[in-house]
Amino acid sequence: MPPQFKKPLEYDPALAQQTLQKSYANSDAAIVAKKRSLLAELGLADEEYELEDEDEEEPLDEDEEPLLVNRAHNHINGQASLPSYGYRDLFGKEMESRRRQIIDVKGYDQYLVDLLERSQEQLQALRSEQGLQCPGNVEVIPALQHELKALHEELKQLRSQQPPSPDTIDVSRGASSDLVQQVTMLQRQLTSRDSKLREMESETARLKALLADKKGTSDIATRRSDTDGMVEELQQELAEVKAREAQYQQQLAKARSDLAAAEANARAQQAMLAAESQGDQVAALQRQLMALSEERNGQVADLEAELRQKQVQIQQLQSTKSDALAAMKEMKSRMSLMKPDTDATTRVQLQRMQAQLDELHAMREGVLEELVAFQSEIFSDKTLTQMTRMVRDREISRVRTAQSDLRNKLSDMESRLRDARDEVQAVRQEAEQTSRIRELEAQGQIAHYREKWRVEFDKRRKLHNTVLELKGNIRVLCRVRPLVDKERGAGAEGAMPIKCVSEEMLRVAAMENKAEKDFEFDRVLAPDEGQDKLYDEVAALITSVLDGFNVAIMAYGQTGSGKTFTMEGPEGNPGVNLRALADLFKLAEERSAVFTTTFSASVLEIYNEQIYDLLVSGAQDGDKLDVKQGSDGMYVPGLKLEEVHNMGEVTAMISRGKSNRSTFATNMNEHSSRSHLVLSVYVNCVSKLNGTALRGKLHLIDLAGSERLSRTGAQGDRLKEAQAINKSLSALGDVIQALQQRNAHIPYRNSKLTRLLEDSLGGNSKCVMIVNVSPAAENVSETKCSLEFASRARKVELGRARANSSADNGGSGGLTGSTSFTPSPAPSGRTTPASGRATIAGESSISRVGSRETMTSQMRRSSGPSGMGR
Ligand SMILES: Nc1ncnc2c1ncn2[C@@H]1O[C@H](COP(=O)(O)OP(=O)(O)OP(=O)(O)O)[C@@H](O)[C@H]1O
Repeated sequence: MPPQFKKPLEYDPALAQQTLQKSYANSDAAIVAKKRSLLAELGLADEEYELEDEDEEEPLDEDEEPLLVNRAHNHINGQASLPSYGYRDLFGKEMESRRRQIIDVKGYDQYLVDLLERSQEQLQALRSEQGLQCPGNVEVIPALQHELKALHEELKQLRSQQPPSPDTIDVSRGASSDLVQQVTMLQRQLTSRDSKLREMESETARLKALLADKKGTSDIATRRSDTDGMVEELQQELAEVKAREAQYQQQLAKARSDLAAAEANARAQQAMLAAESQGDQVAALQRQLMALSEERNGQVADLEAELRQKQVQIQQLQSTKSDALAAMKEMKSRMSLMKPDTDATTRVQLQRMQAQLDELHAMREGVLEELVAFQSEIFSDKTLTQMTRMVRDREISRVRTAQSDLRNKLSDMESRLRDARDEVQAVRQEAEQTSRIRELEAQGQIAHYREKWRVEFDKRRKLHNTVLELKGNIRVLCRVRPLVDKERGAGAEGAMPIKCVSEEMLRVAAMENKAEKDFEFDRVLAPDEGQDKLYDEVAALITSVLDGFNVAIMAYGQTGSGKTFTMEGPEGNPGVNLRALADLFKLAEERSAVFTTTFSASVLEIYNEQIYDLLVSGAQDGDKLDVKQGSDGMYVPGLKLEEVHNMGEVTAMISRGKSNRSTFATNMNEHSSRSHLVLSVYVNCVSKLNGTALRGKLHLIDLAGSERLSRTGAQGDRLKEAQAINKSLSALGDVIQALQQRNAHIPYRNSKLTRLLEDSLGGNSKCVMIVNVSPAAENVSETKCSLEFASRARKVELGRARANSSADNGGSGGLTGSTSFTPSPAPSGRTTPASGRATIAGESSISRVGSRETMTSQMRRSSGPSGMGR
């Protein structure tokens, strides 16, 4: 149930004043009681923290103004002093001082605001607490409300008025500054006291340590000196401790006095606050004071605890000091007893200790040595192994790292190598392609040049043949030898009947009732013309041999006319044979790019119409050979053919043949050969272009002397030889005549010589007859016979020659065509112009006879036996 208030009464200021004072009195009593209880709890004696007894509350005098009225009045009047409340202050002037301080700090406005708020709180508290408990408060409340209202009014007025005077503020500031200084000083004292306490603690610890050190000393001499020092130190420390104790006591007293002052200040503040707050503010001040008191009490308690601790420590130090003094006394007494033999004992002890020390050193050295030995042992065994292993591991690691690096490098190098190989491969392929292209181009060029060469070769051959044909297939050269020694004499040269009129004409002077006569030949070589000049005339035929033609070069003339000189030549001045063979080898070498050429040769002798192989030594009549016609032309079965590759082999072969040659001295010429010497060279040229084979044959013939039988005077075997020789030469004449007359039958078989030369005198061959004559007058008759015989031979037209070619199928004389080889020689008796003519395309038979006389007419005109004018 809510309290039932009485009906509000009329405001009675006296009653309100009494009620308020009563409330203040109650409050003050409660505060004092509280303070006493707090002091009791703090253990402070009442005499030390004596609370000031408030004056007995006295009732207001009749003439005193009411509180509120006076206060408002004072403010309004703008008095320099703070307004008085009109009733007796609880703390008198201190309250006033405190109030001034608060105003100085907070300002008068704020002071009033705080005062107003506290008044409202007190009013509220009165309403809620005291009001309910005290029925009289009900009547007070309106008065308080009124007072509060007055306060508001006062506040407004104060705010509208001027601020407090500087003097008032200075006074307040001074009071505040004193209080702050007091607090600061108190704090300093506390701090100083703390630091001193800490110093005492450290000093105590140091003393303990010193005491422990002193207790641990065993050496007597040191202990004695230490003891003396320690006693002195302890005495000093004791003095210091005593001084500190006195100091601490002073500090403690000072702290107590400070505390008392602080308590007094607190009480003053409390009284001031109580006065200022008009009783309602006392509670707040009390709370502050309580808090401050608690804080101070805590500090005091801490100080007291520390003080007690220090006192205990001091007591401990004092006991320690007394113990030390006692020990010192004991030690002194002992020392006094031990004094007579102290030095000796000390020396003995020192010696003993030195011995012990030496022993200890020795033991230490031994232990060190053992340790070193042990370490070395460990180092040498285990540690060494471990270090070795570590080194090895480190080395392995390093090697592995290096190996890894090398692998990386190797990999890098391999990749570079691969790239390089690829590049090399590419370059190589490119080079191969280029090389192949160049090779193809070269092959094309080679083929081109070969074809060109072949065309040129064919042209050359054609022209060569044309030249030869123009010159005549039987070319007749006349060579006049110089006089030999036995022919020389007084006027012999001037009386020579033979004169070389020109290169083609020879004139025989009139002799023996016969008129001068000119003989025309393809070439007349004067006596002063050497072997080379002669060979130049036949060299073209040598080329024809390599072209596949059959060529015969024969030397005709009377004995001693120079046949052997012309064909063989003396040493150092070779004749046609060696020159021709040298030329063959040379030409074969020049053609080696196109032709593969092989040479073989034979040397035979026709003596008395018998054929002897001069490469076979000691040939007998039973070894007589015969001439036959084979698929490759005329050949001598059983005749030895020797392959020759160079001039050395040829020379050796010829020398061998010559040694086997039958020579007989005659009365005409002691060296006159009575047989026909035939050196045959067989040439086989195979074309590298198309395999075509060209087979040529060269007969180099040194005919036997052609002198007439009547002049030789031969008898018996010599006559028989002469007859045989004459027969063969006559047969040669007959063949030439038949060829000249273009007879259907050519009498090749009439002699071994003509039979052997059958394929070299026909239309497929080329022949050169070199008629050798002596310039001597004594031989003029024989010379004329020889010239006439040669002249007839020159008139023979053999027709166009035809090469023996495997490509020649009876028509083509070129290098191309069929590969089948057809023997070149035509059947006997069929060497007609039609069959014997070379069939080079586009060529026609070219007559070289012109104005020449036919062989028949020439031979008919010639004198001599057997149709050859002999
Ligand atoms: N052109 C020449 N120059 C110099 N001397 C020559 C010439 N021709 C021949 N003679 C010399 O004439 C002599 C006879 O020559 P050669 O022996 O060659 O005659 P031949 O006709 O061969 O005789 P044979 O029929 O007896 O063999 C030799 O001493 C030779 O040196």
